[in-house]
Amino acid sequence: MAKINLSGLAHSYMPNPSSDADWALKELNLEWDDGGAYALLGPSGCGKTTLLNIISGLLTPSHGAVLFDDVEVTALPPEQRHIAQVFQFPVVYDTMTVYDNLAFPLRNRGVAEDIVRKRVEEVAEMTDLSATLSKRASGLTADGKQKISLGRGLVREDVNAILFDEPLTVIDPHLKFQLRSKLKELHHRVSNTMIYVTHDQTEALTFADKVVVMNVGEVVQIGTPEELFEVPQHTFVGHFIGSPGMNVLPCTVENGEAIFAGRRIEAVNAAGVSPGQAELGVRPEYVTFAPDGLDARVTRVSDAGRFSVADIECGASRLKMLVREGTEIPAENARIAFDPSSTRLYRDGWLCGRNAAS
Ligand SMILES: Nc1ncnc2c1ncn2[C@@H]1O[C@H](COP(=O)(O)OP(=O)(O)OP(=O)(O)O)[C@@H](O)[C@H]1O
Repeated sequence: MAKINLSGLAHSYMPNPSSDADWALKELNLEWDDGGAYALLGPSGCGKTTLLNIISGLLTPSHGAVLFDDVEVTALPPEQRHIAQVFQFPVVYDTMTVYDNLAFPLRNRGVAEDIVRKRVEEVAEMTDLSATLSKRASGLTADGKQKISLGRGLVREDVNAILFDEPLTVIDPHLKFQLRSKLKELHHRVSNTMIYVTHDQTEALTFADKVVVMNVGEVVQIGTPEELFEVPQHTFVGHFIGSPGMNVLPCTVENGEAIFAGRRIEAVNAAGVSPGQAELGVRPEYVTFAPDGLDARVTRVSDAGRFSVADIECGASRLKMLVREGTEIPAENARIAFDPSSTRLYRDGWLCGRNAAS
């Protein structure tokens, strides 16, 4: 297990990068604690795999350094980094038994058979594979095979970190929940440093203590699931996390106050923001019907279980609000308000006066 530092890291696949767009990974500095559970979350092409490959040693970064427990490993090949990896598609030897598959990473390093047996049995118990140890791997279902991959990732006790690259992609939706919970439980039991790459917010938010949100080669926020939800540092995070995502409404700022749909709107971080165009960010959860609120019109209501999602027109903007079961939805002359402690100003995508907590 190790603390991982990424220092001034940047990567371009081009020999002579010139513009911002030429960088698959823009400069980043990160410190990951020993034993932490982290997720790299972002849409396709944002640079997650590039970053993972730099950590595992499959790729040498154009700039910067990778350190494990303060020792630089940037130039070391993967086999000298002591990293376990679990990929999208299970990597198992079909003709071997489940036992031999789990034992493989240990035997490969010349570990004595009595220790191999002890570790394989422990890991099989953790991954619910004990009953299948003597079976051939070829007879297992996709999720069974992915459990073998997980087990092989966990079986070595000398790894610096375990990297998961979209490990639930091939798993049936109804089994995903089980495996997700299993991974979280395993992290509590083995307390390895784990880094989990995904584009699925549910997977990231369930697994990780801290989530690194990436967009077009840039880390836009690192935070706990709650921080990402409550105080998005960028409108991208507000929109990407949550369902539906945060409303982003064009407004103007005058005298340190936000003006939207002709009215002054209270926002946590409005004081000190210079005059001009900006955006108000407010989650659908924090929009309510209020008698003295802004004039609005409900254009559509869709049922989302315990809540409904209402589409609203307000001034020249459209937004969404979550409506609790049993709340009366006005057919006309609706009025809405935003919770002032959860309404924030953004400019050029970034939160004004960054780190403005509520
Ligand atoms: N071998 C390569 N050569 C050139 N460009 C590459 C290479 N691999 C990735 N890229 C580019 O680098 C950027 C980041 O890609 P990367 O695969 O790291 O993103 P990702 O977030 O992992 O995406 P996905 O979720 O689709 O795997 C993309 O623009 C991609 O096209």
